[in-house]
Amino acid sequence: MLQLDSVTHAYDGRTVLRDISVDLSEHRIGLIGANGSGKSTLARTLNGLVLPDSGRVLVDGIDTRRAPRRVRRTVGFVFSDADTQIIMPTVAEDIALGLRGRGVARADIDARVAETLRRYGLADHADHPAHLLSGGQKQLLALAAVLVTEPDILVCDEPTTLLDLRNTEMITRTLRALPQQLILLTHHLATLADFDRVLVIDEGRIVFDGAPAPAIDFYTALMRSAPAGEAAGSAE
Ligand SMILES: Nc1ncnc2c1ncn2[C@@H]1O[C@H](COP(=O)(O)OP(=O)(O)OP(=O)(O)O)[C@@H](O)[C@H]1O
Repeated sequence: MLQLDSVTHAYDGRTVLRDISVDLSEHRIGLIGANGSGKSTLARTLNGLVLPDSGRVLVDGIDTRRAPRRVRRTVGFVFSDADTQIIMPTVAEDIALGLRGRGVARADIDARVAETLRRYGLADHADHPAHLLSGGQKQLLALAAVLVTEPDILVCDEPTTLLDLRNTEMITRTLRALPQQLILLTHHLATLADFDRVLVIDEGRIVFDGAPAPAIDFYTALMRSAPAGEAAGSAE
């Protein structure tokens, strides 16, 4: 269970989250909104990557400020740019990394890595240099490296950005099959069709909170009513 209580956050004096209070308990929750609306910042508060300037975020009742390590073990975070998340030279080593320092026995690490490689279709690439994987395989690796640690909650920040349709569908299928709670930030609105709840973020506030279809309608209307950008204006 994730709870935001009057969360406000600013970067360099510019407020990007404005007094957000919301409880997130549904299995699959989507976060949508314009570029720069504050989605990533909100997502990052959920596992303590961003600590709010005021207000608090509770993960299973624990304030992200008070127990950052515990919070990070509970809430796994997958970044949109897999390259920033892939650290180790080989695929298997990268997946093993998350299990080290957690008191998992060496033999158990090997078994869990092997099972994870198999489950995410990466078994043939175990000893492959991670940086040579395709974009889609890198996204899968980034996801697998988080899932191997068995977080109770998974936050994915645009995990299909830059992927082709086939890889987008592969990642989407994988996410859909997960038993744990999923908070997904995406610009692929169709992915959210069967989600339990979708929040629309605009200028640091939740401006719609409900079922996917009305949320997507709201967001679409909001985007179309927004003032035209410079490029659109000059084309008139
Ligand atoms: N670390 C940072 N330092 C300064 N400003 C930041 C930082 N991270 C984000 N911002 C700014 O905060 C605002 C909200 O950014 P955020 O990444 O949360 O938006 P977003 O809704 O996820 O956008 P997008 O859809 O483009 O990923 C943006 O104006 C961004 O430039």
